[in-house]
Amino acid sequence: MEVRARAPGKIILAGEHAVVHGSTAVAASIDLHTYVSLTFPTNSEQGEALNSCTSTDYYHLKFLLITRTLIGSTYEDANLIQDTAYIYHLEPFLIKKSVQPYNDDELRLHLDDMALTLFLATLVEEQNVIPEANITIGAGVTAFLWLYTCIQGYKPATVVVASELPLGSGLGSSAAFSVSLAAALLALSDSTNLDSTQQGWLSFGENELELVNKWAFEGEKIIHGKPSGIDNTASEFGYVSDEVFVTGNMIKFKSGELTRLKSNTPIKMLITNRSNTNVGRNTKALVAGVSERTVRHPTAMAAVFKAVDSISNEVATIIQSPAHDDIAATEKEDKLEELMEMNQGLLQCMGVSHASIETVLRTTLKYKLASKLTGAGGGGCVLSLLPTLLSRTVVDKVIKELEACGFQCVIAGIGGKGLQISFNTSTTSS
Ligand SMILES: Nc1ncnc2c1ncn2[C@@H]1O[C@H](COP(=O)(O)OP(=O)(O)O)[C@@H](O)[C@H]1O
Ligand SMILES: C[C@@](O)(CCOP(=O)(O)O)CC(=O)O
Ligand SMILES: [Mg+2]
Repeated sequence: MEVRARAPGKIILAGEHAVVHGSTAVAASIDLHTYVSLTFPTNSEQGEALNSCTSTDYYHLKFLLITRTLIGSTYEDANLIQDTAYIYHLEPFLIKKSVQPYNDDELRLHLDDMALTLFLATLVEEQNVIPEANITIGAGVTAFLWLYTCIQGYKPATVVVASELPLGSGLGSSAAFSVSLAAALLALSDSTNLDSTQQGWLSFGENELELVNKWAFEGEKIIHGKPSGIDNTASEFGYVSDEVFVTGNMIKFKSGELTRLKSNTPIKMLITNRSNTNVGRNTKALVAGVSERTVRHPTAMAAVFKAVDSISNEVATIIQSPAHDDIAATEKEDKLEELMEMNQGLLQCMGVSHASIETVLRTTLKYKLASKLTGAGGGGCVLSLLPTLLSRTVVDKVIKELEACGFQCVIAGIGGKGLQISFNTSTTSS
C-alpha cells in the first residue's frame, strides 16, 4: 500500500516575523507543492529488509529525498530528474534498535522531547548522509526522522519526497514538508479513519486536519526553532471544495487562531527569487535575530509589531471587501500596494531585508509596482502586486529585467486547495 500526500507552499501578504510575537498576519497557499510517497513493505519484504541490514543492532529505513530547487517545475519534472545533484539517497538509514518506539496505541504528541530530537540530529550527523554543500537539509532530515519514529515507530519503509518549492526562500518549503510528511504518516496509522479504496486526491476532514497540523507544527519547530504556526496552517487549510479550480482563499492568523478569508477579487502576485537559492539563509536564524533585537529594544519593537498588526488587519478587510467595477478594484489594489510598502519598511526595521531584496524592490518600483519580501526574508522571495489593469507588456518587461539581474520569476496561483492525499493499493515497496 502506498500513500501519497501533497501540501502547498505559501506566501505571506502581511505580518511575517511579527506573527511570531503575537501580531496578526495574512497568508495564502500557492500552487507549488511538496509531495511525499510512503510505502510499507509486505511482511516478507519487511523480513528481507531487516535481514539485509549489515548490523543486527539497527533497524533499516530507506528514503530518498528529491528536491527540485527551481521555481515553476512540476512533480513530473522531478520524477524525470532522478539522477541530478538535487537528490539525496539516504539508503539505508540506520536507527539503533535500543531506541524504543513510542506507544503505538496512543498517538500522543511528544511535545518538547528534546532528547529524541537531539538523538536524531546526532544520528544524522554521525551517518554523514548530508552533502556538505547542503548542510541545512539536516534539519529537514531530523524532522522527518522525528515525525516518522513518533508516529510509526521503527518499521522499515520507503519514503520519497519531491518538492516544486525552492528551499529556504520564504515560500514555506519547511511547512509543506512537515505537513505532507505528517499527513502521509498519519494516513497509514490507526489515528485516522480514511477510506483507502477511494481514487484520486482526497481532502482530509476538519478533525484529521487538526491532528496533522499539530504534528506538522512539531516538525516546523525542529526546522524553525520558534515558528508561529502560520505556514503549516496556510499549507493545510486551503479551500476544501469539489470545484476543479479554486483560488482566492486566504487566512488571517494570530496567536494560533485561524480565520478564513474569502477574497472577492482575484489577486495576482509576481514572486521573485534569487536563482542561487538555498545559500546562506534559514528561517531559524532570521527568527532568532528578530527575537534578539526585541530583547535589545523592547519598546520600539513592540511599536513595530503593533503597527504590523494594524496593517495585517487592514489587508484582511480590504481583501474581503467587494469590488463591483474596475474603479473599486483599482482603489483596493492602491490600498494594498501602500500597505505592502509600509509592511516592507517595518520588516527593514526588524533587520530581515537583504541587498538582493532591495535590488528587486528598486527594479519593480521603476515599473510602479509595490513589493515586499515574503516569509523570513534575508535574501528570500519578494512579492509584487500585479494590478488587474496592468498590461502584459509591462509584466514581461519587469520579468525580463529581473531575470537579467539573475532572479527567477513566477506568477503563482494563490489561495487554492490545501493538503490532499491519495492511496495506491496496488503498490508495495521497491
Ligand atoms: N523537500 C525537503 N527535503 C528535505 N528537507 C526539507 C525539504 N523541504 C524543506 N526542508 C527543510 O526545511 C528547510 C528550509 O526551511 P526554512 O528555512 O524555513 O525556509 P522555507 O520554509 O522558506 O523554505 C531546509 O533547509 C530543510 O531543512
Ligand atoms: C518568519 C515567519 O513569520 C515565516 C517564515 O516563513 P518561511 O520559513 O521563510 O517560509 C516565521 C513564522 O511565522 O513561523
Ligand atoms: Mg519555513
